[in-house]
Amino acid sequence: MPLLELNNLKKYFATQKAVDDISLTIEKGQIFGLLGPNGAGKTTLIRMITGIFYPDEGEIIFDGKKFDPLNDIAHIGYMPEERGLYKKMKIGEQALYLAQLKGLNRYDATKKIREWFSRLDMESWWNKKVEDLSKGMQQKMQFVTTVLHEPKLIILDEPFSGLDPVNANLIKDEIYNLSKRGATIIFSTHRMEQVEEICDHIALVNKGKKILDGTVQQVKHQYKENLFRVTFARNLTPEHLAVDLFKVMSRKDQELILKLEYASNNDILQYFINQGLPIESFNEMLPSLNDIFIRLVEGTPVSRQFQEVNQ
Ligand SMILES: Nc1ncnc2c1ncn2[C@@H]1O[C@H](COP(=O)(O)OP(=O)(O)OP(=O)(O)O)[C@@H](O)[C@H]1O
Repeated sequence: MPLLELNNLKKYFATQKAVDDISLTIEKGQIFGLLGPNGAGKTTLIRMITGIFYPDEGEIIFDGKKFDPLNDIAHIGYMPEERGLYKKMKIGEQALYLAQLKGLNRYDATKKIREWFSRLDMESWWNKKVEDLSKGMQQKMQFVTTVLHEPKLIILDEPFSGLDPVNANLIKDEIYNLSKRGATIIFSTHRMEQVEEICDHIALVNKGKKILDGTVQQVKHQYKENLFRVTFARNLTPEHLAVDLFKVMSRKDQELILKLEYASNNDILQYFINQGLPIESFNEMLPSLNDIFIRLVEGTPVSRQFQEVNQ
């Protein structure tokens, strides 16, 4: 069942169609990647989902009902890209204050903050001021204050920026845990490798429009270009490649990158076997999300990194 449905949302500024008729469905418990280049409209979309902006047109359905920002906001945790902590306030005090703003009583808030601080190795920070924390430490603090009240919907904008690999892993594990416990997570980032790793489902937005929507595997298969990596137990010679069955995109000692056009995988395997070439591996190369992103945004082919070589 969806937690969030966006139907034909539009938000226009004077000169800019920031969000131009976007519809999306986000299922409960999903980790959903909202992707797009700078200026695509992601923040504007998120601001409508968090009740900061009213849409000009369209509707938002939250947990089965028409979105009611005043009441539903208690069930949403939003970590914006620009961090918003009070610099002079002590960490513990600030976490308590923010948790109470989200509706927790002081006792529950204290208990939950202590649990989170202990899990994320932040226990000794209670009496430090925000301004005394590093960028990455502030990021962890911001994450805790976003998820503390156990929101149904968690929206994280570039959650790993400024985190070292150990802390990034710590936060990644917590994102998985939150999703396993039923929270729905929208994750906005430009870092495609993180999206491939974490997200179940993605949508790509460009110039205010949705241009892609699906699971990571669906999207990769949709944009595959029939590229295969074949490795052999001995070196190839040009004679082995003088055939119309495939295009050679790259060749290196015992490794070939091929593009199949009309032939099937079996035809290719059969051909190499007939040539007496012992095959060590034969794998399809699916495009990375980064390649797909660049292709859709720039209009360049996914396989641009391989130049066809003369056989
Ligand atoms: N308050 C505003 N007034 C006028 N134009 C705006 C306003 N907010 C955003 N825009 C414009 O709307 C478009 C989408 O902006 P938005 O901030 O939603 O993009 P984004 O996808 O979040 O980009 P980034 O990845 O750089 O954060 C941009 O062209 C931006 O200039």
